[in-house]
Amino acid sequence: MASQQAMIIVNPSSGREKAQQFKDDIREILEHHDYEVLVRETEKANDALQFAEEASQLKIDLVSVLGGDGTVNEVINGLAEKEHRPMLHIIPLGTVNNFAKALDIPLKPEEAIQVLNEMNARPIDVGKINDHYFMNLVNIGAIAEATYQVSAEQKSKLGPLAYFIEGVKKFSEHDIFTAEIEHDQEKEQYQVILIIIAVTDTVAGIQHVLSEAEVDDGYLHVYAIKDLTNLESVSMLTQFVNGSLKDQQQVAYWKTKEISVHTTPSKITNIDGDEGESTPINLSVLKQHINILTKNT
Ligand SMILES: Nc1ncnc2c1ncn2[C@@H]1O[C@H](COP(=O)(O)OP(=O)(O)OP(=O)(O)O)[C@@H](O)[C@H]1O
Repeated sequence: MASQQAMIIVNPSSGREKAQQFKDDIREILEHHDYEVLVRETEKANDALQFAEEASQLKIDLVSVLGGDGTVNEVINGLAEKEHRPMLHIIPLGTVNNFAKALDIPLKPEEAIQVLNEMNARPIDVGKINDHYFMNLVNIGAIAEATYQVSAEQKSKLGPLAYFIEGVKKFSEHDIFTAEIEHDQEKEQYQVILIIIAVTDTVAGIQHVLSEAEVDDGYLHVYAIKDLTNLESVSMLTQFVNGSLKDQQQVAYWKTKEISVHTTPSKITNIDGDEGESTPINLSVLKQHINILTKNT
């Protein structure tokens, strides 16, 4: 009898026909390592969340997730509040794959599958926003709104660049809002165009943008970006890519364990790349809460 149990959660729409082949390859490796393997295929939103809950209930040891950031986010939400949280193995099949980039998980699925042979687990922080969880970042304002304007066609043609282009357009609209930010017994008010609250250092698929954010440091990294002239926007985007966003004059930065954000007008947040709830929001972080398999370095 197999000594350990694994579940493969596959989103067939992320990897199209290849997802099936990758699923079979993973199954073979897991069985070779003496795992009993269950397979679950998603059909719609929230299926991955429910399969993750089932995996926790069945005390599964390892969950292999084949999908994009949306599928991984659902799995994290299914596990975050559970006492038994299986180890996660991620096969990035989305277009942006922010999370895989942040953790140096190989982007080629064939290589990501091989991570299973190394069994190198890393505990990572999980962010909490109101009653939901995130593994990358929450943003409010310019970038969030840009992501809703990127069509599926733009995304498949341009990948992460599609968000970048829409983001630049949005920045130049100067859509300022008032944000009341409360953290560590301080309350401040700012006029901003964008707020980013991050657990990892990767934004829109670009690694090391938030260079101070370590995925296991137990902190939320918060950036409030004030209004920018068009010229400042260009310079800001350069700093963004260079990883020195927090040092910019127009940026207020905090490293904190809890924060609340109230905006006027109320804004819809973007959570791990998808439309989330509206402000006001309360955020906190669960330190080193989930184990993820990564490459041996
Ligand atoms: N069988 C399916 N057919 C179509 N859509 C599905 C299916 N199963 C799940 N989904 C949808 O796919 C979404 C997640 O897609 P995915 O994991 O590719 O994330 P993503 O955020 O779109 O990734 P990326 O932005 O990196 O491409 C789920 O939220 C769900 O709504």
